[in-house]
Amino acid sequence: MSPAAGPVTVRVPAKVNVRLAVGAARPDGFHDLANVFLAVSLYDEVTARPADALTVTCEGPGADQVPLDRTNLAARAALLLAARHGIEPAVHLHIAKDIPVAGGMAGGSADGAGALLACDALWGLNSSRAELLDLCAELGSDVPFSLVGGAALGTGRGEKLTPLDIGGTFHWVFALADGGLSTPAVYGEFDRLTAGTDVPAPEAPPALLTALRSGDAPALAAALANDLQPAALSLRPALRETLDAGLAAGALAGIVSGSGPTTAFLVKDEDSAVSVAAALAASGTCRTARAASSPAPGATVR
Ligand SMILES: C[C@](O)(CO)[C@H](O)COP(=O)(O)OP(=O)(O)OC[C@H]1O[C@@H](n2ccc(N)nc2=O)[C@H](O)[C@@H]1O
Ligand SMILES: Nc1ncnc2c1ncn2[C@@H]1O[C@H](COP(=O)(O)OP(=O)(O)OP(=O)(O)O)[C@@H](O)[C@H]1O
Repeated sequence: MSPAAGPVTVRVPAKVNVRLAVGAARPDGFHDLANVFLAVSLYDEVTARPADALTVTCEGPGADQVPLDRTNLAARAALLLAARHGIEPAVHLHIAKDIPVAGGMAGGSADGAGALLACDALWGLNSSRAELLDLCAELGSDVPFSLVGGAALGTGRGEKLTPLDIGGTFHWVFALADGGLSTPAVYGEFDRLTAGTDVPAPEAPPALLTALRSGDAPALAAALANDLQPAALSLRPALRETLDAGLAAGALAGIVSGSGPTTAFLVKDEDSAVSVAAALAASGTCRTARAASSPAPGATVR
């Protein structure tokens, strides 16, 4: 593949964890997971265009909380790819943000995967899927899933993916909170809360995988679980009120999304998503609410 002539834009989905089973802390500080990811229809877009040097800009909700230096995951992706190929990271990256920042929906990871794919096309590198997945795993545990999308089981620290069959569309409402929660702080709180207990090996329950395969929303609702939820609630007790408000509004089930503080509500159909989102937005227990569906495709050049 030759280098792209003009800018390259890649669209990347957010994720929700329908089962996040967390094992004991490993010697490297990470936790082994059984992490069932679903990609949802909230998207960031990353545009890569030729420039004299690496620069990053960002627009959209929460853009003021996104670093524009080399700590930005999109910038780190461009640097990693350029270093791997011995070329200059001469690129301008623009992020159009719609995924909540520090919301437990893998927004930064989405931008990392998006920048990797966009730079690969801009620079005509033609990396294989396996090469891109390896680079994604170096960038962060959630980044490989942002590349592949759909539904997948993540093992190891979440980066080793097995695609999962999904038999229908699931409808969600996400209640967005003010401020973020730090992922390491939430895992640290998990360690504090489980200290002295026997943390079981993480597993994805067969009932959950069957519910996904058959597109059965009530069965999926019964199987939703997040081992980080007690830790997120301990750091942000007010999320309990948001969870209660979503259930009172008619959601099938509610859960903290990943490391939070976004809460995710599974609803029975699109109409229910509209009414639950309106009720949550009016409840005073969250900043705003967004309806979305899953599965969504992974990172895609537009
Ligand atoms: C909570 C989740 O979003 C669920 O999908 C992920 O597990 C977090 O993935 P991520 O944000 O890509 O995390 P990374 O950037 O890889 O790691 C950030 C920090 O989170 C903690 N971390 C992350 C993943 C994991 N399996 N165990 C951990 O303990 C570690 O403290 C690590 O230093
Ligand atoms: N491109 C990016 N977009 C958002 N945040 C970024 C980005 N690059 C680096 N960050 C930093 O990462 C932190 C976490 O942001 P992010 O939106 O990825 O959180 P998250 O969705 O909770 O992550 P995850 O669900 O993967 O744990 C932010 O507070 C910010 O400082």
